[in-house]
Amino acid sequence: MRYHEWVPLDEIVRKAKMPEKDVLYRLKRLNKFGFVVRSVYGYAVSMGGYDALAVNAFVKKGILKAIGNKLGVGKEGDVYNVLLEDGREAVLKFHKHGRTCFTRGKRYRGYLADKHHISWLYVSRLTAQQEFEILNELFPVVKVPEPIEWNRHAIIMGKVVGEELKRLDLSEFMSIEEIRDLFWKIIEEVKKAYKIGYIHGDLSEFNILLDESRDFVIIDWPQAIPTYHPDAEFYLKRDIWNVIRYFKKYKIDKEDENINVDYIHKYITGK
Ligand SMILES: Nc1ncnc2c1ncn2[C@@H]1O[C@H](COP(=O)(O)OP(=O)(O)OP(=O)(O)O)[C@@H](O)[C@H]1O
Ligand SMILES: [Mg+2]
Ligand SMILES: [Mg+2]
Repeated sequence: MRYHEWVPLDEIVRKAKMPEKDVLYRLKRLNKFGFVVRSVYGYAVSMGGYDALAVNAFVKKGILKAIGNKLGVGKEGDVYNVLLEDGREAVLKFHKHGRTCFTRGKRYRGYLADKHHISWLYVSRLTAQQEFEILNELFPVVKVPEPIEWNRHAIIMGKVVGEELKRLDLSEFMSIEEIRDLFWKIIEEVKKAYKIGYIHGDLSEFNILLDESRDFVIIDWPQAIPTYHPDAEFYLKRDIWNVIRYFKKYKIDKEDENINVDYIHKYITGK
């Protein structure tokens, strides 16, 4: 299935080793639940079907117990609160890259649609794997969610109880000195990640969660760039600038001339 979009019925019958009428009955039901889609070329797994396969794998492995409410819909994925078999709360993130291409693909048919579908399944799986592996390398040295499990386009990771910086007005509960201290603590984490070999690549007030004790976690790592990338300097400077830009509104740079992109870039890379 991984390399096809539309799988012809006879191929499904052959693989399933079942009479055609039983296969058709099952496909009809899967189609009714929205797990497979049909066209003149055959059948294909839908996004919901792929979600169900990943959830099923987590359950079979004895990891996932229950799925709760949706935490957020990002540009590229859906995130749910979940309960694990061991009693812990966690989050389940489905990677959905190329979601727009897929819907477009459904309108066109044939070859183009095929290409889009393959790229959606493939890219989403690849980015989930990537995020999982990066978290594994960073955790627990850097403040990132604990990676727990990966399957297909989904990962289960530790739940962060906190709010995106974007949604907070820090000045309501922190002094300028405390806010400046938080800024430098974030930079320390960026430096630790750099030392391990990664630049976040999408760092901003949307991807930093602050909890009630004013500790924070940096989330959303699938696009992280290895430090040996030819454009590493560009990405790192952009990340630094995004953090500075958010903190500038609290005027923390007024009494700290080191809060500028070039100084911090040098501080992080030693170059
Ligand atoms: N480990 C976590 N614990 C708690 N909440 C989380 C966690 N991971 C993600 N979230 C919530 O879900 C939202 C989306 O997650 P994330 O940023 O990883 O996904 P994304 O789809 O890549 O988003 P974006 O469109 O910002 O790139 C986050 O902004 C956050 O509110
Ligand atoms: Mg995000
Ligand atoms: Mg993201």
